[in-house]
Amino acid sequence: MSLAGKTALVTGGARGIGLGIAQRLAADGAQIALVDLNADQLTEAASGFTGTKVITIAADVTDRQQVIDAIDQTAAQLGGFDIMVNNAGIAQVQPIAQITDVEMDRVFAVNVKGVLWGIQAAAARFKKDGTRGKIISAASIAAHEGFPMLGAYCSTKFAVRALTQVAAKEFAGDGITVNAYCPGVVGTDMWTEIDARFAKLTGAEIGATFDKFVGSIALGRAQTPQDVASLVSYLAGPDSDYMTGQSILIDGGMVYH
Ligand SMILES: NC(=O)C1=CN([C@@H]2O[C@H](COP(=O)(O)OP(=O)(O)OC[C@H]3O[C@@H](n4cnc5c(N)ncnc54)[C@H](O)[C@@H]3O)[C@@H](O)[C@H]2O)C=CC1
Ligand SMILES: CC(=O)C(C)=O
Repeated sequence: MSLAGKTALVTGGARGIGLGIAQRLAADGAQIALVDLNADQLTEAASGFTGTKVITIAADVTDRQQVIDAIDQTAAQLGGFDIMVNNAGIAQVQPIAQITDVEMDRVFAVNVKGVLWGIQAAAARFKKDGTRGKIISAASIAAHEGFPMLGAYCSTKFAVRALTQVAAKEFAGDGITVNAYCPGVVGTDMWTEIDARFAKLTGAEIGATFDKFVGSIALGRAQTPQDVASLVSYLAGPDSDYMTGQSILIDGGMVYH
């Protein structure tokens, strides 16, 4: 997929799935803005790119103004803005009975409000510039099915599906498409954290929860950021121009809808 002449902003781009997506879009020819909370990891991530222009922006997606500023900075420094990837997200592991007010607010602030601010700010900028832009957000298998101990997290990802459908309908007239990707079990730092939380809460061995989830994948292996990035590459390019409002499962065969 050629994305030559396009500029993509990827939140949570300093590591994991976000970095994998940024590397793939760069290989497709796009200029990249990596946005993340973690400034040190951003610098390290950016040093791995060659052959395309990459900028880094330290920002917190829970802060609406910081998201708007990150898009403005991207357009100013890279000379355009065409693709918004709302990838930043955090995990939360707790049985329903023990989810606290503070934890629910924390996970909604990043996974839902962070995506909403990204959709809002990107659509506003695309409309201002007359760009037929692409907005692509991170959902999950947890946006299609509830998993025990992941109640707060699953509810955020169901919310991303809802925002994706509504935004797709509201911005279709402006030529803007809005879609989401739904990975399964990707071996990133997030899953190390989820596995450790399950171990603490249930007494499972470290690694056992990850292995159990991977054991339910029809294709027989954990997912890589590159597996996810190939779908995002499609959603970012012209081949997906007739697709909008979709939250697409790419999980090696775990959840079937
Ligand atoms: N790892 C997995 O198996 C799956 C992950 N996902 C989703 O994919 C996305 C990426 O996940 P991973 O790469 O695994 O996570 P990760 O934890 O490895 O990386 C997330 C990145 O987001 C950044 N981030 C967190 N909060 C932020 C904030 N408020 N503002 C800016 N940046 C922030 C972190 O600093 C980190 O660099 C998340 O939305 C996650 O929910 C979906 C399905 C499966
Ligand atoms: C991390 C994630 O999205 C899961 C467990 O579905």
